[in-house]
Amino acid sequence: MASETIYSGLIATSTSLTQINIFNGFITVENGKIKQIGTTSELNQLRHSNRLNGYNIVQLHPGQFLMPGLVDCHTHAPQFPNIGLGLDRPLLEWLDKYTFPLEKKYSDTQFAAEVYNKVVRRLLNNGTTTACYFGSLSLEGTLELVQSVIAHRQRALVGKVSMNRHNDAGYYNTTETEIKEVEIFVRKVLEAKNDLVQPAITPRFAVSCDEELMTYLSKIAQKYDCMIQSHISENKGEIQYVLETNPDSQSYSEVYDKSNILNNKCIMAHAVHLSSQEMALLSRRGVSVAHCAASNTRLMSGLCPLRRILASGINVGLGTDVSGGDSASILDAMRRAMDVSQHLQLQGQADAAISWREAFYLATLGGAKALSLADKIGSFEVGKEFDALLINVYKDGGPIDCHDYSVDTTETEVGESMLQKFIYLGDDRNIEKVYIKGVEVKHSL
Ligand SMILES: Nc1nc2[nH]cnc2c(=O)[nH]1
Ligand SMILES: [Zn+2]
Repeated sequence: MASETIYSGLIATSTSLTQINIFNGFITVENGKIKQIGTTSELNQLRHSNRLNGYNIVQLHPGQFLMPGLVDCHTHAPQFPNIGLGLDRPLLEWLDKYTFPLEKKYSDTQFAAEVYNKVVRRLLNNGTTTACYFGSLSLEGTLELVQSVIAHRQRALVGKVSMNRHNDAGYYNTTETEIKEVEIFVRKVLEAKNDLVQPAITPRFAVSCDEELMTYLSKIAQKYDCMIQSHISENKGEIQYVLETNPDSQSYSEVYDKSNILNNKCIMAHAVHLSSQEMALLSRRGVSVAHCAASNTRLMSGLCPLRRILASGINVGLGTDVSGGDSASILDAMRRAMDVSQHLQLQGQADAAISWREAFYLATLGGAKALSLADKIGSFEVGKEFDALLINVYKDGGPIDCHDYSVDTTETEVGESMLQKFIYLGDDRNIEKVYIKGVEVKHSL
């Protein structure tokens, strides 16, 4: 493949929560980075002046378009063998009964490698160019996840899960072991010197981690300038437990704040039951939220007030949260987010519903911002890295039929209709090619 490639055809990219730029034009990619973006007439001028010699040209057909890669801000790689199973209990029982026993298996590195290879390929197949992964408690097992991500050239944040509080499965470490292993993990990931992969500090949640451990972890995050990922206010039973075990704190958020983990490189999953004061605190600290609608529904955790979170100024991305969530696809996460928000509006919360435009933003640029990666990915802008999907809306054998009927008149309307159809109806069959930093990475499963 030539190092410089021109993609020409219909292009869709978010510019803000409510604005999408859809146009016929071109993107030039050199060494994985976007060098130039222009209109079709600008491309024709370049053609006529012979300035495209030596370029590899990818010409999209009618029915195809290019969009930024999808960002999964929260998923649990070791839980994939349980996807679609065991969704009959609330969070804390679900963790003890189904999740911890499975996650314990990942000290077996061969088992870990086999599962993780399938997980990474499944995500790439679904167009997830960037994933923020929880691994397991096992250092060696989670390093296998890093290896899989590197082997398949996915962009990722990976965290070795930290837990030091007792549970029935015996799935936790001492504080000392935990601090030692997290630092080894961070160093090993950084030593791999892979520019797509970074370590994330991962206190599981305040039910599994005490203040002392989380304070140490916040120092490691600061020392290596790492993202921190955790869970907050997902389920009412969880919140009650956290407040009982931390009687000096007035709220769940305050427990984390006392451990110094709330900052602008922190992403919290769920945030279903935050008070307005807690939202204001997270917003002040620059904390982002991974909205995991599928899992919030399946584990009966609650209806997350996404509009209120956005209105409080918090960056939001989407998470599949497998296996609390029952789908590995961010397309599914977009629909689930729209559904829950519409249900809240049906219940009387004015303006709660998010639009398909907003869902598209949350799945791309919003996710990139939430993971502190918006300088590199999330939208098509000169200087950003080319993480992209080539979508074929009316793919033969796919889920979307092409009808000889349309009310669209302008190019933009035609493009918006194609994007809407993909968002509401599309699946992995429509995702013909997946590029990460300019390299094609989708291969048949
Ligand atoms: N959904 C979900 N919530 C959690 N809270 C702490 N751990 C987990 C987990 O694995 N999944
Ligand atoms: Zn989770």
